[in-house]
Amino acid sequence: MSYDLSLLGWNDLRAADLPTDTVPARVSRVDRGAAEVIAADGQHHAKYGARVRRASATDPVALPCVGDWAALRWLPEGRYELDEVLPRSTAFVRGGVSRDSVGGLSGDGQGQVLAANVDVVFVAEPSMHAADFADLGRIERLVALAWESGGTPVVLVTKSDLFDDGLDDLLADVRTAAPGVAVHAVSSLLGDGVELAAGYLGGSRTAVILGPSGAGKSTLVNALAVGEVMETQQVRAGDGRGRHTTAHRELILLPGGGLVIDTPGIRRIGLYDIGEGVDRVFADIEELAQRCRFGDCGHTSEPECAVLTALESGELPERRLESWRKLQREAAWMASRTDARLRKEQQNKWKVITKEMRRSGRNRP
Ligand SMILES: Nc1nc2c(ncn2[C@@H]2O[C@H](COP(=O)(O)OP(=O)(O)OP(=O)(O)O)[C@@H](O)[C@H]2O)c(=O)[nH]1
Ligand SMILES: [Zn+2]
Repeated sequence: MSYDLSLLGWNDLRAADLPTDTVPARVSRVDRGAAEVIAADGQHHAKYGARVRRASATDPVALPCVGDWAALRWLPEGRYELDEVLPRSTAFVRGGVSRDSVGGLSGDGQGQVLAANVDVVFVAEPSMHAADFADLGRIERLVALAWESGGTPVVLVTKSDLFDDGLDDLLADVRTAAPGVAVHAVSSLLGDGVELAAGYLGGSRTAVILGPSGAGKSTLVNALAVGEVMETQQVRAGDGRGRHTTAHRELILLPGGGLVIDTPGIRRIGLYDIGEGVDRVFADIEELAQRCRFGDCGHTSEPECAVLTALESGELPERRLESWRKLQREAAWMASRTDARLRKEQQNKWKVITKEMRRSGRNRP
């Protein structure tokens, strides 16, 4: 069984990072100490080599994750070892890690990468959720998370068939909540918008679908997979068509091209790590704030506050200002938590050093 890796997203840019005497493979599942990978010559269960083990001992961000491109080294005993994680173009990171860790392998020793090399982040928000309309605040949060990962967000208002009238108004509201982001209505039930969504995966791009439980994520993946139960799709070299073999449910290869990563970690993501993505989602407010009279304007009662002026004129919806405040508080809280943790680690390091100095002092003749 051989695979055409270009259908999994392999390209010249990535090839430039490949160490000599190794072959590339994409991680489709991770276990403790080993990963399921797809290489040109087939699927393998590759144990982590010394380099990966050493790096991940001090920093879990260095651990392979679903979507990673890895370098495999052939061992004399006749098996591959996962020798190195190639630089990530994008990453969903849980825990306090800076954006630097996307390319390299450095974090604060606490982070965990949930998925890597994701090009498109579908934010699925149901047009109706139980008795509620689409939750704009949730869209803002997930779009911030998407920007933070380095991927490109695309908002899908799912279950659009539940709406008779007013869908256009709803879409207009969603567009205000996600400026600069493509917004589409999708009904997996009727097939509306599914091809549009598939269009984002052209050129073997990789997507994740974020959204609340019941948003229709699984149904959409099935629709993208043209109705098949997507447990076992794989791409065969040559004709590029799907074929059923071993399950790779966490890295789903779509028969029409492109991949979807669906892991429990990605499904549960949402309440953390929004960081700088917030500024981007609220670019309109950030821009207004530039025009406030005071540089440190809190936009509450200050004179000549451009934000309050826009609020009064109706240019800026009050809900959006509140959402901005809420997510900013959250991002600040996350940042302070990370700082506290870094401080603590720093202190621990010093404790160890001081202890050792004392000990060596005692041992001195
Ligand atoms: N009317 C309508 N119902 C849909 C549509 N897509 C999904 N559903 C229904 O919505 C329910 C939830 O769909 P799922 O695809 O399981 O949702 P999910 O986002 O994967 O949910 P979790 O697995 O809990 O995260 C199911 O009963 C689907 O049949 C749609 O386009 N229109
Ligand atoms: Zn102001």
